[in-house]
Amino acid sequence: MKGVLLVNLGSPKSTDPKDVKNYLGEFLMDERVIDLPYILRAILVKGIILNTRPKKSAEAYSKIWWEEGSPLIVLSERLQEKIDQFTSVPISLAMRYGEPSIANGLKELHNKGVNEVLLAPLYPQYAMATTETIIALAEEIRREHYPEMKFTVLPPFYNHPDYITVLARSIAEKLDNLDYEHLLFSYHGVPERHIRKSDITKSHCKLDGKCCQTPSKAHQFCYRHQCYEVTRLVGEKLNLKEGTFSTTFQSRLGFDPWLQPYTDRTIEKMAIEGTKKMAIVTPAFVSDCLETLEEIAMEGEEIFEENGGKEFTVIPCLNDREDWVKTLSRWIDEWAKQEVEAVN
Ligand SMILES: C=CC1=C(C)c2cc3[nH]c(cc4nc(cc5[nH]c(cc1n2)c(C)c5CCC(=O)O)C(CCC(=O)O)=C4C)c(C)c3C=C
Ligand SMILES: [Fe+2]
Ligand SMILES: [Fe+2]
Repeated sequence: MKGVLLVNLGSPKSTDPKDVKNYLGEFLMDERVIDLPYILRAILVKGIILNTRPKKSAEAYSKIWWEEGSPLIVLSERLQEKIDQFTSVPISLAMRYGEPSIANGLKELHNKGVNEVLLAPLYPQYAMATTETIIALAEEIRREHYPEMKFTVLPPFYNHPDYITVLARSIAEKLDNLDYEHLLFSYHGVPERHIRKSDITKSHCKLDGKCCQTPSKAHQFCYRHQCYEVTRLVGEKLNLKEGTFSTTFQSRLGFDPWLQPYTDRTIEKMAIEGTKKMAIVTPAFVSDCLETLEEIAMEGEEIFEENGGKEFTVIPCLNDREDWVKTLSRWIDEWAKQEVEAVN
């Protein structure tokens, strides 16, 4: 029997700094997130980051937390419940870090008699720190506990016409009656090193502004290329005029170079240079979360207004909007009707 495991990133249990510390500990000790040798990672994470960051992060989480819990988890649960109404196969939800865990999600499906799982990372673009780490952990659990289980992985859907249609529609709904000057596509950043590590050709990604526009096998795993493609495809779909939209990367951590241009510096620069009305969309996330509700909608707006900007419009993530629920449900049903194509 077939079943689906939707997987998102995860959140702390609560906004208590202790819970935030536990969550950040699990997240940042992942070798695909902070990709240093174990000893160096432990010194950096346990010796430095976990002594300072949890308090600051807990304050940020407190600003966006809902009565029902973490927005990312609540929105993912709503998505799961709605998809469940449209599809015929069992649907479980898991988080890569924290609860509900991938181990529990697979157990839940196994207990329902599922032996063919569509593993669906809820990320439009491939990244070592997102898609890859979900597959690695799920595979580890499968090998240990359910060796008879078959996995199929939902590929990154950054350029799927159905996804682009829904994303473009969600943007148009906000912008159609809005007099804005610039639309910023802000994606979660990753260290530049992650892009080079994921380059299967070992020579394509030069991060020089041209490689991501030059066709290459490397793009199957290139987060940067896939982000720029989302911007390009949505721009085409909405007929956006050149110069009225651009791509940036947010949420950097530490001192290594991350993907540029940085969102915060771009917002500041554009406001200083005279942009008064800016809209911003965050297509690395399908669910609103700390990075959209606090970093963009609160901090981003503050930077914009402090530097002369007047109107800052944040476009919500796809969350549980109906056309997105129906799109995911259709992809699931199409897979459920196919003969199994196992990845293991
Ligand atoms: C080295 C650190 C990090 C990498 C690499 C990274 C990649 C990455 N993350 C997301 C999505 C999300 N990240 C979120 C929060 C978050 N991310 C990092 C660090 C890295 N992320 C930290 C330390 C945090 C925690 C908050 C903080 O202290 O700032 C979230 C929000 C979670 C929530 O509970 O709301 C999401 C979602 C992607 C897509 C990505 C690579 C492409
Ligand atoms: Fe992150
Ligand atoms: Fe590239």
